[in-house]
Amino acid sequence: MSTLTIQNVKSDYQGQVILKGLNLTLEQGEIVALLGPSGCGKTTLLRAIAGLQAISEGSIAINGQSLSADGVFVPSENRGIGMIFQDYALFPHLTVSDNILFGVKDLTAKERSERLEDMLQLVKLEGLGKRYPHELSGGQQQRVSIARALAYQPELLLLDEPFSNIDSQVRSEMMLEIRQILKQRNVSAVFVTHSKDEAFVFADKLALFKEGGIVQHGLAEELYAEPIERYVAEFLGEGNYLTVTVKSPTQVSSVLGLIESTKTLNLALNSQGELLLRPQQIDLQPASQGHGEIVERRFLGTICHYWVKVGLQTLEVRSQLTALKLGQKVNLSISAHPLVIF
Ligand SMILES: Nc1ncnc2c1ncn2[C@@H]1O[C@H](COP(=O)(O)OP(=O)(O)OP(=O)(O)O)[C@@H](O)[C@H]1O
Repeated sequence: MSTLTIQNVKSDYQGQVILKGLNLTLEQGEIVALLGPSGCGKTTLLRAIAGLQAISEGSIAINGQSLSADGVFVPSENRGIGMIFQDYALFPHLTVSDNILFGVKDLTAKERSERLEDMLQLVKLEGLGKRYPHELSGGQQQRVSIARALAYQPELLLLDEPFSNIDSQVRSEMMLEIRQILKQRNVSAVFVTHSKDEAFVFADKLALFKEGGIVQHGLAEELYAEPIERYVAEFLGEGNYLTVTVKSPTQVSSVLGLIESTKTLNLALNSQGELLLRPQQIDLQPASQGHGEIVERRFLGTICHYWVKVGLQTLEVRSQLTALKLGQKVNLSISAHPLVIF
């Protein structure tokens, strides 16, 4: 059964439509990233799931139980949802232990103490229960907020930009650590971020937002390799757009010659389009009579970025050949793959 089902959710602030009819399903134990630029409605959806923001249409349900729908509104505290914020929102006057147990009700003293030990162990803060938040590092404070959210065993965890205050050097380690904790407990989570790199590391699936709607939802690999529109392609990474003409259902012509598609193209013969080529999908070989010329380069250690002029276009290429110089003539080739043409 799906943990979270969002159907046709609309929401507005003072007459301004913010969410324009969103659909999203989250399976038990799955982590989904709501990804998109600032102001596109990610936090508004998170708040609507939490019951902190009204919806004007549609429905939100957890395990089949309706939380927000026509005539239904379950208050935030009864939704079985844990939340983790950017600023951790710990109570400064409470110890780590009291922070963690804050939302835990209806347990005996023995059960409370077991729950606390379990949580401290889970987030690797054993022995620090008596400290106050200001006596902890940022990463430790974030782990307390995770323990607090998980201590009352929520059905669903919501995380709003939880890593943006963490030092970039420890951020990805921390993300992997928290991801592991959620996976260990099979907790479903919705994670808001504007960073594709964070989404790639932390989430199982991505839901890419654009102006109050979800443009594409799926595995990161699917969105990266088979974006349904240019906005998705560009949000997820660098790309070149090569003008091509469709020559057959599996072949296009271009300034680089014929390029084969391993997937049938649903485009009219002789129609033109822009072929998406990620920099690593272009193979580069030095050739004295080559059709391209290196006009810019950036050495990055194990690889080099080259900008290669071919005809009227300049393409960005990533190569393990790191010693090629400006002005070098090269040949570019593309191996057969499922072509994405806009
Ligand atoms: N309390 C509010 N009153 C009026 N408008 C609001 C309010 N909160 C958000 N908005 C508007 O709703 C839109 C979506 O905001 P939201 O915070 O959901 O975006 P976001 O994608 O989470 O952005 P960010 O990444 O910057 O947090 C924005 O245009 C914002 O100005």
